[in-house]
Amino acid sequence: MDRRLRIGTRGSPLALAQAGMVADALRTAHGCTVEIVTVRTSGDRIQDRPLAEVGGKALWTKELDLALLAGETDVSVHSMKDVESERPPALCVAAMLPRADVRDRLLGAPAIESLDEGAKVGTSSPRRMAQLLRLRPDLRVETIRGNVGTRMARLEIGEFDATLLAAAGLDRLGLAGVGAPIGIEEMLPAPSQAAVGIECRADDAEVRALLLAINHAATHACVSAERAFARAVGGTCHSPVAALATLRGEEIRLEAELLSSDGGEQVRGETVFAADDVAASAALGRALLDRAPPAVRMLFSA
Ligand SMILES: NCc1[nH]cc(CCC(=O)O)c1CC(=O)O
Repeated sequence: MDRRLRIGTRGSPLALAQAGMVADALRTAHGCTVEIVTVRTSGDRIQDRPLAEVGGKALWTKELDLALLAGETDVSVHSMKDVESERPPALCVAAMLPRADVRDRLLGAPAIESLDEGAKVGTSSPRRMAQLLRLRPDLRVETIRGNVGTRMARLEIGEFDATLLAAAGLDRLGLAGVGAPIGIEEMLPAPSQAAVGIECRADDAEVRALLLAINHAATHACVSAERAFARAVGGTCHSPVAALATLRGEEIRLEAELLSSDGGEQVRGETVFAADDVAASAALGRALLDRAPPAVRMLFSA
């Protein structure tokens, strides 16, 4: 096939690795020519402040969306975790790659229990911060920004005693041996963690068909359930939320957790439903909000 596909991606090492995986999948499936187009997003540009403080939506996606809508690219590749749960209706996530290891890994100590009393842990994720403090209220959790490589360098020079990073990102960067995996009973991952999504224009039937051929349906179903849950609870980048869906046969099991910022309050629940039941994830979201203590509910906007 002599079709040429332009893949829009952020320029971080992880984003480029993931775009490369998508390029390989498209070449293998369709024999098409693939071109990688690097797009700088607001999230890449603003490095000196915690993103939760910058506010605004679509920090990692807006410039990629504009390039796609303008026809400068044919698809955008995203870490689905960084993609807001409400998307422009003119775009559609037509495919996802097979999900990688969904766990977080701890760098700097072999386990959360073995961190020294009062150890300084760097993370910029409200979920990781709340979950860590829930397990270890003595820890000093501080904001750290930057991509995976930057964070590892800052740990190396002793700015922090430990940090948490997604196993998926480390593995995709060739850092498979780095860090100790944290079980999902201890830290449930972020909605969409470890999933790479490929988005195109909703009215581009030709590209949609090409993407459908490389879609990993189980990943798409599970990540879509987690995103429906996240949409239902609302919230912002300040809201500590975790959700993990797994598919067994025709059924999805969705486990989810909402926390207060300091981890002092938490609500956790799960539901099992037929994979084609599109309303079940939102129902779990509403149920958790109903039972959430005020310090949790105030962080969500549904
Ligand atoms: N927020 C940044 C981000 N977005 C996606 C990943 C890793 C890969 C993934 O979870 O899909 C990371 C880094 C991290 O959380 O360690």
